[in-house]
Amino acid sequence: MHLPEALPKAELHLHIEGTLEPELAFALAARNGVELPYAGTEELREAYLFSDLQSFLDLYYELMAVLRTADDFTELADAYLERAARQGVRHAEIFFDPQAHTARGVPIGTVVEGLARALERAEERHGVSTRLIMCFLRDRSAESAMETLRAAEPYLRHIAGVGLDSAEVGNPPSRFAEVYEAAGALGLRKVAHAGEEGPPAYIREALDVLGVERIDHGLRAMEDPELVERLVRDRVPLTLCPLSNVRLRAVDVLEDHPLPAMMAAGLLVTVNSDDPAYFGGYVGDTFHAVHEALGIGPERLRELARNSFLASFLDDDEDRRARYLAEVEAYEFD
Ligand SMILES: Nc1ncnc2[nH]cnc12
Ligand SMILES: [Zn+2]
Repeated sequence: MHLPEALPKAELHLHIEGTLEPELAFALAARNGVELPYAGTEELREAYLFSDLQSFLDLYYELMAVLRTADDFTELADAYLERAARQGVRHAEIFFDPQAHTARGVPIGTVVEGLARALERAEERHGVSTRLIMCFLRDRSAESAMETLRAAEPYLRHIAGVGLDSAEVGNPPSRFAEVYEAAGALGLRKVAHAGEEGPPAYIREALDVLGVERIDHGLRAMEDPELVERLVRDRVPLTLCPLSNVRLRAVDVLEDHPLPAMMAAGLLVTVNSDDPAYFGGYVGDTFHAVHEALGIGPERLRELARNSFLASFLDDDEDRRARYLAEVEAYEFD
């Protein structure tokens, strides 16, 4: 297969809970005796009409009720990694939301150990290298984020970095300065969602106050030319999620997405799937969609794939990164 979707790539913006397909949600609900307020998978899918980020988050958190045991988390991650591998993913840096589980009485160790089991065998089973990134929910308190970091300390061998997600507007990065400083002191890498719905000032704060090395989304950077200049100069990666932006109404239609303008401006952008079970496609599908809707041709698709490895945490494994980059260069499109 030599289609754009099979191009070797890294996925850097993927919430593992956002890979929960309706079929698996119902299977886990039955296994765990959890009642879902939907008659079946079709009725659930019909609820996937979102008006903004919050309307999606309400459903995303509701469905997580089916995830209870370590095996549930392993099964979820295995299913994602298998699909990702089929779409050309060689390396995945995967977010999870511990507070969404601990708040329901699921211990953080159950979550991390369940996910880690799938990630540790992903290379052998699916040919995919992985990292795990623990996100703090920005619509909860800074104290809750700090408690989460402390609770995660016994499991840090499985965790490469921290992120910041959930409802953005009104929850600026600066609220989390202390927990990011503590995470840095523990040797964790730092990223944060910023500029998805929130203003360019949140992107600046994530860089200046939290010290992040990568911005998740960063879509609204384009409203601030000085910020764009800085992001280009400092080679700050932006992990874009075009299908998510359409489904959550940040852009009207994919044809209007600023991805081509962002590439033309010299930004180090990558293309990712965010919550693929909810937004209509995994990362290979997303490459295909930007090719079709935005006319991103083979050389710019290759640039996006190259960027994904350059923006990854693979600077701790340069031999592997060089192998992946060589695969990108050798890839032949039809
Ligand atoms: N797109 C997104 N933005 C913020 N938080 C999220 N959690 C899961 N998906 C998210
Ligand atoms: Zn996200």
